[in-house]
Amino acid sequence: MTLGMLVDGKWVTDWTERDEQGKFNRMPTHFRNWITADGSSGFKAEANRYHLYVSLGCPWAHRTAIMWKLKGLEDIISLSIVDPVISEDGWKFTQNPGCIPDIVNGDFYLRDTYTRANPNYTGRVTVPVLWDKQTATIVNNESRQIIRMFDTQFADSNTDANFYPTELQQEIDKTIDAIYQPINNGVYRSGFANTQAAYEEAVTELFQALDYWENVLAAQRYLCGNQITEADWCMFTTLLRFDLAYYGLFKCNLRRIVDYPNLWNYLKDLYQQPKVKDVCNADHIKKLYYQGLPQLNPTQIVPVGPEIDFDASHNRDRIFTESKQMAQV
Ligand SMILES: N[C@@H](CCC(=O)N[C@@H](CS)C(=O)NCC(=O)O)C(=O)O
Repeated sequence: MTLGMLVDGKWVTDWTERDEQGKFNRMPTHFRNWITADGSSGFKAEANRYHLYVSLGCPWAHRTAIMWKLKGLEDIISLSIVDPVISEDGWKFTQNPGCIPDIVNGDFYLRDTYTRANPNYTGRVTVPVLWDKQTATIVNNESRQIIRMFDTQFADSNTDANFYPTELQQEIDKTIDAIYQPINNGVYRSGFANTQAAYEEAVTELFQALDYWENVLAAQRYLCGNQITEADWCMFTTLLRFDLAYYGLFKCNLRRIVDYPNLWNYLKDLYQQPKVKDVCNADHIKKLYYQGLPQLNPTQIVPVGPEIDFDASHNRDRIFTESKQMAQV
């Protein structure tokens, strides 16, 4: 099976994102409208207007589901969760455990949502998708922008959590940029490489970057200092999948996350933040990768392991609370 895409509104399967050297080049997403608090963009941040489509297996969509939870948007923005296994016809809606059908448009395939927004749409049919019920169109389908909108534009949500504080904004943007190519996309560049050289290049960059952040996390609790920011949620969804899927299926196997003391404790620290595990689903993650990519796993058998206890205690609060107290003495 090959993944499909829409070309001029028609579904095709004979396409590739590999270049002539066998490197994976991710296609850019297309919908880039912005929701704003004052409505000046034409998309005002208001209750019951927007709908979020996610896969809980997908690291990009997972970021948006986490931000939706953490910003208290459950009663403001409605949600659909696609079937974890992508089909010949792309993402579909089912009643399987942990899934929520398309309660807005009643579609069976996510590609229908894209052609509702643009009947001549050309591009991949990806999650996440942020849908506007009022104008019946896709607002945005780029995870990094969706989390920013959720974080900064929905001021009347019932939480004062802020993951993009003014004094750290430059640092946060720089960090999200820095981890994207070697880590977030790096696991895909390793797993989807078509040549030995392309794979080795990606995997080397990936582990150099993980080693780098392992050192950073020895001196501070989170990527941009001692408070959780958007950059941490961008890192989190890749780390959560690492030992479950990327280590085996994508051959990212120089080290596991559990072998890195700081990254492993950092991962548990984020996982154990209130409400986060409500939208973490290891079953959807494993099914997405092991059943949805038969070119990498022809039998589609989902491994039973590894056994990982994301709820095990971590040392991050102790280390960094103690060091803060020492600094104050
Ligand atoms: N740049 C996008 C990437 C989204 C993306 O690639 N999602 C994958 C799932 S992990 C997808 O929907 N793939 C389906 C396909 O390519 O057909 C973002 O960050 O939102």
